[in-house]
Amino acid sequence: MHIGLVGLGKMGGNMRTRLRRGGIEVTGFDNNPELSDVESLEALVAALPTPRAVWVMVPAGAITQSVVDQLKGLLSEGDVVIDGGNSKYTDDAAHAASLAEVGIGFVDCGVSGGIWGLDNGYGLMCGGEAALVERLMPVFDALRPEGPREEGFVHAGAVGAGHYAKMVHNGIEYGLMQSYAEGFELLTAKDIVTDVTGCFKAWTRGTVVRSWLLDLLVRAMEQEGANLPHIRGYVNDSGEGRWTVEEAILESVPMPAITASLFARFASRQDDSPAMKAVAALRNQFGGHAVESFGGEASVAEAGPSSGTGSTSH
Ligand SMILES: O=C(O)[C@H](O)[C@@H](O)[C@H](O)[C@H](O)COP(=O)(O)O
Repeated sequence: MHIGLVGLGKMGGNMRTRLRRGGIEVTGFDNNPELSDVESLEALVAALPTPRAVWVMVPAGAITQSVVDQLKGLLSEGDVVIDGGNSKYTDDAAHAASLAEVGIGFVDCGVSGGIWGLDNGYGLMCGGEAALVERLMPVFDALRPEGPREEGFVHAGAVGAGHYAKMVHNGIEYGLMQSYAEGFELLTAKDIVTDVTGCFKAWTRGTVVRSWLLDLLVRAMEQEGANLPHIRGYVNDSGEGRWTVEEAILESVPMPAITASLFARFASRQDDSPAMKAVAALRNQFGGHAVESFGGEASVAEAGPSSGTGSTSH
């Protein structure tokens, strides 16, 4: 089988390598000529046998939209486009409908595995028509981990189901990471615990909380030092966690752990919390409790109402 691959960054570049290792012929296009096999999207399409299959592996949102729009003008009836990026599942129906106007099929595929996927294989979650998914199976088989197909691949349902599954996967990822992180902070805070890395490492075999994320946390602590001294506690997010929480609200599904883990990331980006300023100010107002001012000094507000209750803490 021969496919086109658009986007040869951290994910797409490694996927090209893994596909080739798995016996799939790949023509890749990237805006960076040093990575690209061909000089344009037109040349990529011209290099492919019909019916063509083009895997799009570019950032979600406007860039994916632009590539899908260009492919709509370049491909023909019977061809198929696969979106393997971290797209929002609601984009999929729009892409499928637009491509269907000219007879082009569409499959969405959530891809997990990060930079390790090259050697470990990628976890794949796809959505779309069964006949298209079946046609692409050699590609999925080359990308997924070795072993039983159902342990690294799912045809989750209709168009959008693949990215929906990937969204939930990433919501779980947020919650798991946050949970390990809070345990890390508590162990680090307690002076009777002198080997925090050792605790985490001891959990990697046999325990209830063993996992690949735990292995990676131990790896980070061994590389960076037990307290991760060179890493700032500032965490971005690229959308999947927000979409999971939005869906939880839409479907009235309680998701306290995942929601809290998303909000913890927002908090990580604040040097000083406006909300906590308000809490400190209120404690000070009603109870005369000291507030910290910039510079670190504690101060107590003027006593309150003339009735004289201001000096009493409640
Ligand atoms: O399953 C995976 O391989 C990861 O989830 C991958 O998709 C990526 O690292 C996340 O998109 C990061 O997401 P955040 O930026 O939202 O943490």
